[in-house]
Amino acid sequence: MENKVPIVSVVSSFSGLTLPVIGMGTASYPPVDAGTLKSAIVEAIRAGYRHFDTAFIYGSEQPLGAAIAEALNIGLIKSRNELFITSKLWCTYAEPDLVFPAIKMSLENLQLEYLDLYLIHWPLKFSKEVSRLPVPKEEVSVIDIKSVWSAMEECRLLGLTKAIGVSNFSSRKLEEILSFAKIPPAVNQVEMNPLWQQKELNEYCKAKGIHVSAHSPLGSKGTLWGDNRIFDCHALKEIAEAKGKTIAQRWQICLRWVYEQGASVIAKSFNKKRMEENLEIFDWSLSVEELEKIRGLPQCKFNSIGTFVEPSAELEAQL
Ligand SMILES: NC(=O)C1=CN([C@@H]2O[C@H](COP(=O)(O)OP(=O)(O)OC[C@H]3O[C@@H](n4cnc5c(N)ncnc54)[C@H](OP(=O)(O)O)[C@@H]3O)[C@@H](O)[C@H]2O)C=CC1
Ligand SMILES: O=C[C@H](O)[C@@H](O)[C@@H](O)[C@H](O)C(=O)O
Repeated sequence: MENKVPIVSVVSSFSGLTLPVIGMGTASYPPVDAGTLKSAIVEAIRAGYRHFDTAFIYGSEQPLGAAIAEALNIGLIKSRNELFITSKLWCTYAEPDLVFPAIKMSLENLQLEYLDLYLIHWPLKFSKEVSRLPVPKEEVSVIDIKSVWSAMEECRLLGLTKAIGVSNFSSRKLEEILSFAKIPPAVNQVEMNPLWQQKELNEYCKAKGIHVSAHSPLGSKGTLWGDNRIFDCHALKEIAEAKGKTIAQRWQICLRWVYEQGASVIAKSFNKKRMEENLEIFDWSLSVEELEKIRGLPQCKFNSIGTFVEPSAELEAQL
């Protein structure tokens, strides 16, 4: 099966990491059942996706593992090595002693020997299992990044993952890691799209050789943490129309824009037609004028921690 998605090298990773620039997200809202999720992933592999993004908290590790097993069984792929699998350490396990059991649990869910990338999901620690959402602020603190990062490094050295990184980290938090890391983070997965461009964070990461991976590139339409702002954005509609794309295909403008910034993209669609459409971004480009127009769009963050953690100015100030 032909791989339609170009591969990028992550510049300064110790491991010489390479990854397919488009990954399929597996977090869905409202959540879908395991059978639907598994079928959507098999369909995505058939369509040419080779990079899958999961996390312990999504509950999608098991269906992803089952889909990989099926793809091998029916010959869509010959070996697990053809895939790039990312998972994430959830905030309840953000303690040095819990990192090893957490990655082992993820590997068991996925029925895999190793991950390609293991990320710290948020720079947060929850003191217990989440009893309700938003998580009460007394149960949330800032992660002790030095000890947790060292446990992440250990996972990498043990071969449980080929690379380690973070998600939703600010440049301030990255700076902290870089001050003591023996293995620097290969990737920072953050929210990024034309309406939340993350210009400064991208510049910082580029300078430090940390690859940026964009989650919610389509503004997470229809989810608890997203909204319709991308869908309703007039400028994106105009650019899509001028390029002869249907209004519905304006999503491709977002994906292409992220790709042209040098980041990789984690987009989610469990719909066959849309998952195929989302791969059709490599035989055209945005013009200088279109890039300029996008650069000028008003900025607005969508997926702030406020969607699942009680507001706390004290906490936010430390992130
Ligand atoms: N690290 C982190 O903290 C986070 C990571 N993520 C990861 O990133 C992934 C993607 O982000 P997510 O927030 O899901 O949002 P996206 O921005 O990828 O948007 C997903 C939504 O857009 C719809 N959609 C996808 N393609 C199209 C299209 N071509 N036309 C119209 N609608 C479309 C999907 O519906 P449909 O399926 O019906 O097509 C879905 O409702 C997640 O699944 C997860 O893996 C997400 C949030 C936070
Ligand atoms: O319960 C918390 C939420 O799922 C929160 O974790 C998500 O917004 C997440 O960051 C994601 O990766 O999708």
